[in-house]
Amino acid sequence: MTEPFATRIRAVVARHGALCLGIDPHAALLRDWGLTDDAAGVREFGLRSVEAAAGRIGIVKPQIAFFERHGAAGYAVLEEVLAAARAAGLFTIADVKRGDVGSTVDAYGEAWLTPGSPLEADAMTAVAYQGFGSLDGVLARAGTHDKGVFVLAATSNPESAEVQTLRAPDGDTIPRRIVRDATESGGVAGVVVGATADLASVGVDPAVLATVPVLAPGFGAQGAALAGAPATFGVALGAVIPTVSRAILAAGPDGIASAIDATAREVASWPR
Ligand SMILES: O=c1ccn([C@@H]2O[C@H](COP(=O)(O)O)[C@@H](O)[C@H]2O)c(=O)[nH]1
Repeated sequence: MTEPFATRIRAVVARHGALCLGIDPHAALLRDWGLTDDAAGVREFGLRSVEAAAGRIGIVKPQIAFFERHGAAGYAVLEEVLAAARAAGLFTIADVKRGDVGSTVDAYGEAWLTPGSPLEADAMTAVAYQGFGSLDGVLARAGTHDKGVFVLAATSNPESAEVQTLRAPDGDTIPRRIVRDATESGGVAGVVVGATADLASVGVDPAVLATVPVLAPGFGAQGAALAGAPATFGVALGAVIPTVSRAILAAGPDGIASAIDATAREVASWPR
């Protein structure tokens, strides 16, 4: 690797488009794909998803929970899926949402962001509930290896407003502070901002958001429309990496390639 994370991901987006395929082997999807709800089914699902993504888009995001459901066998499959994605030239984001005291988060970083680790990915998701500083070690590791960390800022779930719209005495919100801290990470941190979020009510300034990579879930199954992204993100749209799982995966093994193409076309039509 030769370039810092923010530069790398911008280059991937420039070359392959911004769409990220979420690889989420839900039990219901496995059934719809005619696969068994076990590690073998998840393996087939994951590898077919990688195969469909390769050459069509540049980024995939395996959701670790759906591999973890199957214990050690699920993790072995995840290693295989990550390796296959890397071999296919795809940029991989491990959606693990890790957070803890700094010394423990460092170990998460070792697992997900160290070159040669069995679970190596290009970026991981992390949670700053224990303070942005608790992520210092993982951010340093990411920087050393030109990898990245997407920190949850304004999440896509409806319950998020309970916490994410609270205001500190100075008027700041947690999402606003996390976005600011990410901008000060030297190009190593991106943020997660749901496409269902209202940037004004979570206190996020689109002009500041525009300066970091923004992973945006919430399209399709969670209700946000791709066509609504320009209004939601405003001047930050150029930094947005929309990640779509169920709305594409529901097309099944025979329809996934055309569903990726159709979704990627819609994203490419955004005025970025
Ligand atoms: O705020 C967040 C953070 C992460 N996610 C993850 O993204 C995908 C979304 O899946 P869809 O099927 O496209 O709804 C899933 O893996 C979530 O865990 C999120 O949705 N919201």
